[in-house]
Amino acid sequence: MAVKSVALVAHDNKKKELVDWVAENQTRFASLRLYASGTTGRLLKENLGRDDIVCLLSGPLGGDQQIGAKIAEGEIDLLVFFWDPLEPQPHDPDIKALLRIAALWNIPVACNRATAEFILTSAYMTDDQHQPKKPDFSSYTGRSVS
Ligand SMILES: O=C(CO)COP(=O)(O)O
Repeated sequence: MAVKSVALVAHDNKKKELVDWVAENQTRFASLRLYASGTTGRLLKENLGRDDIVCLLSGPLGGDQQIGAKIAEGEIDLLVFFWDPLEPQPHDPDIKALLRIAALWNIPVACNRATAEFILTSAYMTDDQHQPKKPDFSSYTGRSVS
């Protein structure tokens, strides 16, 4: 399964880095469906001249949770989330929840530019034969609860 949809998220001190990186790689992003948290998405639209980016709510207003829900529903194949390791965020529980859901559903996650570059240039990005292992939660969902 090639990567078809990507969620792009960055905290304020990392937004320029994310926007610059996406701009430098515009051709690789051209065929991808892009989702973004609200403010990140607005900046991406302004800088890339792409108006097809699906902008969700701003992260602290529920955007991180919206992206998490889309991951759980299988709508997002890759998460690029440049979170800020130097500044506390008011919505820290939402950030943790988003990273947890991405780990749970086994989607690739890039939290910095170096990792994002590795992923974006990976042959798996366009390989329809490559099937990332879908987690099997049947023993959890079918557990007996009295
Ligand atoms: O806070 C964020 C991620 O946790 C990002 O949200 P914005 O893109 O709306 O700034």
